[in-house]
Amino acid sequence: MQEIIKVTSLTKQFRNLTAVDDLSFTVQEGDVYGFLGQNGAGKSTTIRMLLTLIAPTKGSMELFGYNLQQHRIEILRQVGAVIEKPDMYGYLSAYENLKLFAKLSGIKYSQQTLMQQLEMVGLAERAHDKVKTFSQGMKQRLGIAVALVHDPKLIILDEPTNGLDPQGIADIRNLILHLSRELKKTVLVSSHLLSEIEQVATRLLIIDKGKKLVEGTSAELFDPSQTIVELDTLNNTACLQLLQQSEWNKALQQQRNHSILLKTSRDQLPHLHKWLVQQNIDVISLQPRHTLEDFFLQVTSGKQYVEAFTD
Ligand SMILES: Nc1ncnc2c1ncn2[C@@H]1O[C@H](COP(=O)(O)OP(=O)(O)OP(=O)(O)O)[C@@H](O)[C@H]1O
Repeated sequence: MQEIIKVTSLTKQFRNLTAVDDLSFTVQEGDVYGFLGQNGAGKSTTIRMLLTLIAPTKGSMELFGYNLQQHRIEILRQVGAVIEKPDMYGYLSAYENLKLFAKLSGIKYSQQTLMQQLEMVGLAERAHDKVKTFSQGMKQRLGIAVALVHDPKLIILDEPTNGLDPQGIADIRNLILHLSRELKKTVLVSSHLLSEIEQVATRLLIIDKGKKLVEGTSAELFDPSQTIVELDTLNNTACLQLLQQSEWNKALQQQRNHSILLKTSRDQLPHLHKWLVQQNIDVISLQPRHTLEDFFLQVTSGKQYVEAFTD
């Protein structure tokens, strides 16, 4: 299986704000990779770096096995993206918009292929209507058709369900499934709502304040037998190092100095506690934090934000 995206220690600093902070993740071929985080978490900034719209402060990005900065043009030919609200010409029809973008990207196209693209996004019947008469969901789907016009291997969608009604959200979800299952595309899709992408995502990455919180398949992350445990000690840096060198390394989720998150089953907690004592670690607290789903909702709602996770 090819690694389609490999991001290593990616960091973006805007003046004194670190929007993306030492972020590393890998997207495999065929993944529908759900990129989750509340508003302002750093999703768009990461996506903009992946599309070379802004330069990283630090870190590296490889797409299809090639360094993005060194092979920018060849790589971006294989990428289709919809970021923010897709820019369309309202006074042109869906078909005319698609044709214009096909011309601009210099690919060969025919009326039939363009109509097929519109059919795929459910707009064939409205192909000759002006885009200004379209709903937000229809514009979003047309944006996806435009992003697909050069037949890219990787599709990046930044918050494609933002502002859509439930039907619009379901349409985008079905379209993502079609892209993945039928067309075998790799998809990276961002959202601030777990419910909107957990059903389609093969893997999920949750970020907060630019940092990775957790990553895994839905089944792994939302396994009800697993609990997120928050550990605070007198010296978290030293504790983290010991954990990394121990059998607990695989349970480690978040690596920050001010608190440590582990994912484990409840019945392992006494063992963890014993182990910490054996290592002479001064534990301040060791607290189970419900399921990851609760945790994610807390983090993404921003309302009941868990204090210990803030800087
Ligand atoms: N050009 C910029 N200059 C300064 N700060 C920026 C810039 N772009 C983004 N930011 C800041 O970086 C942080 C991350 O923003 P980003 O847009 O990446 O978040 P997001 O997860 O995509 O959220 P949203 O869904 O609201 O767009 C925010 O605090 C934002 O204000």
